[in-house]
Amino acid sequence: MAFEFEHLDIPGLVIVHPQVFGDARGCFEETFREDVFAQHGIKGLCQDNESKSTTKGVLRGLHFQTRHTQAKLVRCIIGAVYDVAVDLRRGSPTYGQWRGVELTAENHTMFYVPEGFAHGFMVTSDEAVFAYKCSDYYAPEFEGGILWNDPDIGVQWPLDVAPMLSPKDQALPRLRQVKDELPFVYQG
Ligand SMILES: Cc1cn([C@H]2C[C@H](O)[C@@H](COP(=O)(O)OP(=O)(O)O[C@H]3O[C@@H](C)C(=O)[C@@H](O)[C@H]3O)O2)c(=O)[nH]c1=O
Repeated sequence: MAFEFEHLDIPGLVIVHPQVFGDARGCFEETFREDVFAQHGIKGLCQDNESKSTTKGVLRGLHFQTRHTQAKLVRCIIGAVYDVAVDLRRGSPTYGQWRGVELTAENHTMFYVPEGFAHGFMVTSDEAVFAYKCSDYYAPEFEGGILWNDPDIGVQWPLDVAPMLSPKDQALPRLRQVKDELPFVYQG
């Protein structure tokens, strides 16, 4: 099997380890197969994104869309990031909890974050290129987010430095300010 799927204790979160074939030239891996991923509930991915961060400590997040909600299959193809998902699904046994995973070009690890989560990452290398697939299209009018260091969530970010955030991300609200407006519901 070309992929190993590791289902986390927060229902819906999956770490994916692709099989990497090394040889004298370098390496090869399959990064996505509709047939295999669908067997693990990962389907309908329709948009590919890529971002480059040029400073250690860049922090993007914590993001979601309130309509055209997006599941994301994410990975880091150059450098290293610490990737975080926060469960925002009303009625979820793990509502408000977060999980983090190190994604690096070296470990080839991917992380699947379903709909109903806020998602973000912090760059832990001097630069990082981050690539991901989404299950719905970008809809800027429905962009939402939660402040990266909301104490009610308490994400343990890895770097002990002031992160570099966009002005938009610096101004995000805390979960307690928006929780009643969020549309996400745990499906069981
Ligand atoms: C996300 C996105 C942005 N853009 C544009 C809008 C803006 O001018 C520029 C940069 O957008 P942002 O500042 O929102 O980029 P960024 O902060 O990297 O946003 C991303 O963060 C990570 C954590 C996610 O989970 C993604 O879903 C996405 O929200 O790119 C698109 O055209 N399409 C897209 O899908």
